[in-house]
Amino acid sequence: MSAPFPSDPSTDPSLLDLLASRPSLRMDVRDGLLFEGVPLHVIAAAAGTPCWITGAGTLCRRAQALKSAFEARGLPVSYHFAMKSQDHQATLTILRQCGFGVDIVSGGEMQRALHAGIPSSGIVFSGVGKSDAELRAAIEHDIAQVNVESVEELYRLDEMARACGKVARAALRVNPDVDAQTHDKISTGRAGDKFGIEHRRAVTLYGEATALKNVRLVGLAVHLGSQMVTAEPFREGYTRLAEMVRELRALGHTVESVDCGGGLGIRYRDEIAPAPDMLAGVIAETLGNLDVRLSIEPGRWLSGPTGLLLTRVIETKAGNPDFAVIDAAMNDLARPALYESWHGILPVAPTALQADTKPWDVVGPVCESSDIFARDRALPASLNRGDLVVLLDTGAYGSVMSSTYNTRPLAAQVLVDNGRWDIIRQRQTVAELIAAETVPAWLEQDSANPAHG
Ligand SMILES: Cc1ncc(COP(=O)(O)O)c(C=O)c1O
Ligand SMILES: N[C@@H](CCCC[NH3+])C(=O)O
Repeated sequence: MSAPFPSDPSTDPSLLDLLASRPSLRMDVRDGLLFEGVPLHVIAAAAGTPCWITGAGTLCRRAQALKSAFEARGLPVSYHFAMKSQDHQATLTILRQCGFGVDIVSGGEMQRALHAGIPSSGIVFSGVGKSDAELRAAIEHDIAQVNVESVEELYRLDEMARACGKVARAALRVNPDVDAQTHDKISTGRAGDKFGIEHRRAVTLYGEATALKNVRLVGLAVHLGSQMVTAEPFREGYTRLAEMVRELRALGHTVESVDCGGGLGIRYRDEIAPAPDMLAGVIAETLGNLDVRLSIEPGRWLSGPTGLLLTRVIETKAGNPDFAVIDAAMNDLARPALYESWHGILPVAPTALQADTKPWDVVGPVCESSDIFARDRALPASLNRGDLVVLLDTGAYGSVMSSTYNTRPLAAQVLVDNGRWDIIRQRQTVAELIAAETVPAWLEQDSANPAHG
């Protein structure tokens, strides 16, 4: 995954290189940093900070580029966006318009997807713990496929489908025991990871499942991990699946489809990020001639580079190190605290990129030492209270992982598109947080109050 900090800051990309490698960003001599043609200072003035910004044009272009890579190889693939990475209605609407379905992991995501007009035939349900209510909803909505992650879940799905008088389509999610060569916390396909069914067991289970009356097994699914930047683990995982398809067919079973999961990584810092063509190539090479319906579930590759987190410096604190305390925190963007992930940071002011730099520790206001976004990051020496800075590549696993820790309401969200923009989620208020809570009346009554013995 992206290099953790403390990384060697002398190998960080320069501010100019960061800007040059993000085509949706432009520095204007008068307006400062623009995203898809919209000055960020204008958004900050209207929406406040911290604020998530999604680039609609960027998202569309990436969706098209992904599809083109597969079309160029003549590979018919269905696309299911992993909406856990970014689940706003506007994002889902854009991707629906681009011909994408979704990969979901909860009943909540199913509701969101249906609300955004994604047809149930475009919904695939993954996840290691699906509740009865969630499975029932999936069956009742007749979604495309449930990716079953255990023997127990398969039998429960059959029972629940029988109770609903339906036949559920399902695939077995295989754990192929492949190391995705990514961060430990986002690797999902190794033996011992909680995900999927051990591949030998999956072969026998596939046979047993033919006896089930209310589940129709359509094929296999796999997801190896996230932020994968090399081809080898994909090749290893898909080769294993191809072997399984051949073995199952040799045993007389029908295998109609293979769901290849997500995982394609992006460049945060200096990773050599693979193009979708790499993924299309590996899938073509390993699974392309099996005559199966193929699908993929990309999340981060689509949504990551389409998002920014706009934030303002609350305070600079001189010392050793010098701290820039910004108004975004780990409750907004949890990735650095969770995975020590590296995100580019750019100043927004018009002349900021020409200014002399010095090392800053960029931190949030939350009361945890892990609330830190960067150590020794070269940013303008003149950085000051009130200045805007923007954290890059925060579109995936950014806003969706926010919490309200320290009673910090969820930040506003904005959509930009080729010069136009709108607020697409109002900033949450403290009043809304408090309004969702109740204090039992008995707590105020002296006799029943535990504090009064
Ligand atoms: C089952 C499944 N599919 C797809 C994804 C999307 O992964 P990524 O965002 O790395 O493409 C995930 C998350 O890692 C997942 O768990
Ligand atoms: N939350 C992780 C990705 C998890 C992928 C989910 N299967 C990240 O921010 O990198």
